[in-house]
Amino acid sequence: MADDMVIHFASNSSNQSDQSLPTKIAKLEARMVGKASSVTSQANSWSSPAMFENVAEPATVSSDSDDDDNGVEYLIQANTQKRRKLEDDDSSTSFDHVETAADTGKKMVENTETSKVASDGNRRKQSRSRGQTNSGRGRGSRVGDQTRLQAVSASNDLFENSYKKLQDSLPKEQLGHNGQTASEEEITTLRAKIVALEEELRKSRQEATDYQYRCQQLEKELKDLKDYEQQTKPKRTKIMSELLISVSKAERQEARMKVRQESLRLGNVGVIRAGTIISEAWEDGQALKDLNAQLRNLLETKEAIERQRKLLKKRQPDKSDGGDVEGGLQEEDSFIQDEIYKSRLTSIKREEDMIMRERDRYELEKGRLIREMKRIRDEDGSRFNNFQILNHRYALLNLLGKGGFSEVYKAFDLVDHRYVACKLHGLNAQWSEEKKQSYIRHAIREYNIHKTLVHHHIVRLWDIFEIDQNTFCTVLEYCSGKDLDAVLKATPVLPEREARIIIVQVFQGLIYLNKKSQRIIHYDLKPGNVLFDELGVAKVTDFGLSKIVEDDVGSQGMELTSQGAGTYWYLPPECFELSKTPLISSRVDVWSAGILLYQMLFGKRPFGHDQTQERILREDTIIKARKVEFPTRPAVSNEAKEFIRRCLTYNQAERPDVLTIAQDPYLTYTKK
Ligand SMILES: Nc1ncnc2c1ncn2[C@@H]1O[C@H](COP(=O)(O)OP(=O)(O)OP(=O)(O)O)[C@@H](O)[C@H]1O
Repeated sequence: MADDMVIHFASNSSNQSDQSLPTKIAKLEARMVGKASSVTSQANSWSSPAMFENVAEPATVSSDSDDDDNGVEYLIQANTQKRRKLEDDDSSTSFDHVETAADTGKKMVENTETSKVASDGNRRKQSRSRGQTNSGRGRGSRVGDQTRLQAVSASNDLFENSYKKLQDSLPKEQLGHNGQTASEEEITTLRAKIVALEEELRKSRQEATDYQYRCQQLEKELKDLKDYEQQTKPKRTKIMSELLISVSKAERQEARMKVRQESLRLGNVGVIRAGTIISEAWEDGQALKDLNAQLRNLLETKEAIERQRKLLKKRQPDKSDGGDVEGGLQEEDSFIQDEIYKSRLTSIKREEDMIMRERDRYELEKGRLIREMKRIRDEDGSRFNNFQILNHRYALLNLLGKGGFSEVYKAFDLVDHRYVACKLHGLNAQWSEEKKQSYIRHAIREYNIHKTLVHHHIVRLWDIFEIDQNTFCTVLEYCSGKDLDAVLKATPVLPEREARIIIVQVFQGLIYLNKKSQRIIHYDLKPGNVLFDELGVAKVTDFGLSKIVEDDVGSQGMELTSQGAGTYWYLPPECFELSKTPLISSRVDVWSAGILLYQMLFGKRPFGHDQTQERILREDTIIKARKVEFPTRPAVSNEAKEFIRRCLTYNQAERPDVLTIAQDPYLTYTKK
């Protein structure tokens, strides 16, 4: 009710600003008189229902309807003089004051409402999140509550003042008895409202105090938790490291035991002395000896059967010797005997094939065993094998492998709580200062390129730090699966479907490298640089030889300054250009990816597969690699062959670049 009143007041003052003050006053008077007369006439016409309705209608100061205007027109004229008088008096000041007060009141009420809604909203939100946040709710809500309380009390004061002034400003004689009663009723209602608001204010204050108390409690709780966390952190880290170490130690033991067991079956490295020279040589294990013995037996049996067949042929009866029936019987016996021999030879061939397959498997297992033996030996010889914590956060666990100039350890990041791969780059103490500096420059360059790369199919580089003067460490995303090189050593030929999805992922990484504002050529794509995570997602790594393509590079490509580096089976012909400095582009990576796919599908590289790096260079193997040939087995789709042909286009100007070949249906899985 009070809200309505104030809004009416305000709307009177604003909506009718074009009406003159005397008119307003006249209307007000007319209403008052009208009410008085209606009450008076009511006494005479109790039977008139219309009259009854009029009386029952609530009297509002703001009732400005047209009907009202028409009904009281004569009163306006009758009161002209009084109006003038009022105009002269400073009662107009009173009204102005009322209007201003009402206006302010309206704003205050609107503010109050807004702040109430906001505060209610806040309260709801805060009560929802009270369990989670503690500092946020306290302050924001307290301020809201206070604003609300101030607004409510200010508006209450204003109502009272406005009505008091309105009452005082109207001459007593002008207020008819009924008008006075109505105003008093309104004041009573307003007072009741004020009481209600005051009660609300009291409750809000209580609530604010409660919130404040709760907030303080939560802040204290949070502080205690933080203190506790700080106190227990070293202990937790220690326990975590100890657990990781004991698991890693168990893994080391298991790995060594497995190697010992497999050595009995597959072979071992023995020491050979020749005079003063001591060298190592592989000694085959029992499994191979057994397979070889089986093969020898089969061979002996085969030879014996062949001998018998020859004898049988010699014993064939001479048909001219007569005795047709007897001769015929002998002939049939010989034929049957020969069939038996032939059948046995066929089964021997089958057994031989089986043993040969076993031998192939043996060779793969032997390769794996030799790699594992090497890893264990490298781990035993490493100066980082005693579970150090590097840079106060990386707990080194077991050695993953050793590269040309680095050792890669599986490690646990004690800050971010995840496994990582720590690549420890060791500068050889024997190197000249110049060579060390060049190596460091190279590594920093690699780091600066790699650290900017964030893509699902590119191994993340998290961190780099120095360990000592000759050693630094790069921290990489840990890929728990094998690398593609290890996969192909275990299974040289992959089903096309598998090979295709691997190459698609490699190209996803390459496309990313070529869509960056600073394009990058990887330059060293090979099976060892494609890693798999635990879900089998392929990721490109090792940006040691990569090149940033400068903006001003022409369509021909950029100059290759590091000629000679890289793995030659995977590099395109332009990298072997000797007459001038080669110009290269992302087409280098397209060629390398083509070789990768070929190798996955056919189990060998298309050019110089059995050759050493040195021989490839000496015999210009890649410079001569004008056309790719495909073996008849295993069967591979024409789409795959066509895609490989495009990748291995000899002339680099005709070879598609990464973004062009990315549209190939073989990579997009769309039908032509
Ligand atoms: N991020 C990684 N996650 C898991 N294993 C990794 C990671 N990076 C490298 N490795 C493994 O560590 C071993 C050594 O890697 P590294 O890159 O040093 O050797 P490389 O590529 O054989 O040598 P080079 O870098 O001299 O060519 C490899 O077996 C590789 O699979």
